[in-house]
Amino acid sequence: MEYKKWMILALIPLVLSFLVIYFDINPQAVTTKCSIIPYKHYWIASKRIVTPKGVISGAVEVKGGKIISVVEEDDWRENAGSKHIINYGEAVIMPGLIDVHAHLDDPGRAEWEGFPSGTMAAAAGGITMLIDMPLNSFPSTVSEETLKLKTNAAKGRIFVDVGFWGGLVPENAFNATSLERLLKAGVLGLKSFMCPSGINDFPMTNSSHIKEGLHALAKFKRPLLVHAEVQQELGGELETMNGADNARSYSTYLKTRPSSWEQAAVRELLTVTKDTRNGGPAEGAHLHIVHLADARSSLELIKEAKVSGDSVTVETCPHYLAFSAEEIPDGDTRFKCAPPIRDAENKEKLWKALMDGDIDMLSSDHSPTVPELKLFNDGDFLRAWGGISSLQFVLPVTWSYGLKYGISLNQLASWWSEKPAKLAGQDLKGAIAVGYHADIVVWEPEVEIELDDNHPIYIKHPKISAYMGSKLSGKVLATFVQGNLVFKEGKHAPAACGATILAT
Ligand SMILES: NC(=O)NC(NC(N)=O)C(=O)[O-]
Ligand SMILES: [Zn+2]
Ligand SMILES: [Zn+2]
Repeated sequence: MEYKKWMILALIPLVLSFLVIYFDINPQAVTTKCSIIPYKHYWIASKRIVTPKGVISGAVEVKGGKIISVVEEDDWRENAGSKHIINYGEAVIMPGLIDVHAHLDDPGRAEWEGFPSGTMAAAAGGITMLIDMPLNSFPSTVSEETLKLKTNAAKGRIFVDVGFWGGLVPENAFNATSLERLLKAGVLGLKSFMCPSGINDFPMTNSSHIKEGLHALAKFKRPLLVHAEVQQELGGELETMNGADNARSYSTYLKTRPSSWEQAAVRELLTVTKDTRNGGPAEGAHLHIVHLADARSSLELIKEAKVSGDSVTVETCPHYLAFSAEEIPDGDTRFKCAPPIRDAENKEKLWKALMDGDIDMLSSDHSPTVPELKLFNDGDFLRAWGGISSLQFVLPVTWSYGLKYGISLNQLASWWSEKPAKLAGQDLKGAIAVGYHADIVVWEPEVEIELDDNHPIYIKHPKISAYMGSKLSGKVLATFVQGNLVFKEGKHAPAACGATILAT
């Protein structure tokens, strides 16, 4: 007995020293649930690393969640001692995508998507940060209190970093104190609609509300995002619209939201964006037009405003670049969104504008719902919920449809990471560069994926996505968020350790 006691006592220092050595070598071991790999300090290597200076062959050194060096092949070989190295060979290492426009519908309508499934889909698609829209969740994010409900709902349930836009609505637009409280609480900017949003507690704004919003934002140097469609009288377009069958035809829906709606909205917006010019009364504020579909007059107006010095940017979405109105099958409401997908020639013009830099960036506008609200049985384009589900697929979609136009990896990184980071005020995100967050996607552009029932899909309702059934180029191998490997070949990290990103 006595002997056993001594044995145990003698073992204590041994066990202690083992623990010390273990945690010293591997200080992150206590939190490995956040990451599929247990290292805090490691290298990832490949022959194609997309940096702001071009694509290089070499390695990225990650420590404590940040990128601490980026080295080219020759220097790298000498450096590669006994460190933890993940060599991805020919696969592309690129900054993680930042989706500035996603509706995750949590809290309140989590049955439509929710933070866990939405951010798992994001991670699987190479998105390392997304910014959640203030509407479709309930209540809408229009005050300090409702933002708190969002951050609480996100806690411990997000696999990538998530920021929040606040809503600019008539109720808070003329209430400077309320807007300031919302901005001080950390929303990265505001969002408003110039037409009915389809959500009761998110009413539309007019240009006087928008002017007030811009003035409130100027002090904080944050942007206002606007859904730019203003309802116009429909004339001759609707003459053909009688008989129940017509609602199943996409062209009917297209006629109900012509490009003149976008044009009218942009024209009105540009009367207030003058204030954002250098020396103007809202200098510091910025206006961002979301999901532009009209590549004709609306785009021309935006280009003119930029030339005049207005602080304005514009995004479009993969569905406007992938699909055209002519090819949307009757009754297939998976394709319904607002503004609508326009004609094939317009799509060509959108690509040209993107390639020329007139469209600044891309976003998903992932706006899902429950399948019942897509009314698949009736196929009624006029009554079905409008919104495209795409969150997990935007990288391969952009790449696959862009190949024909000769897009480059650096352009992808600019449209999906660098420009979105700038819009959202994220100085440490959006590039593979020293000092930046280690937010990284590793993917194989040449590998085909087939979005069939065997493909692991994480959005809550895959069947409402217009991309299901398609074959795309580009397979995501791994996604790192602030140094944590959160997704690797069909598997997520055990714990959801994404950060809520609040403006300070
Ligand atoms: N309430 C919505 O989510 N609307 C969205 N709907 C679309 N795009 O069809 C949007 O962003 O406008
Ligand atoms: Zn919108
Ligand atoms: Zn949207």
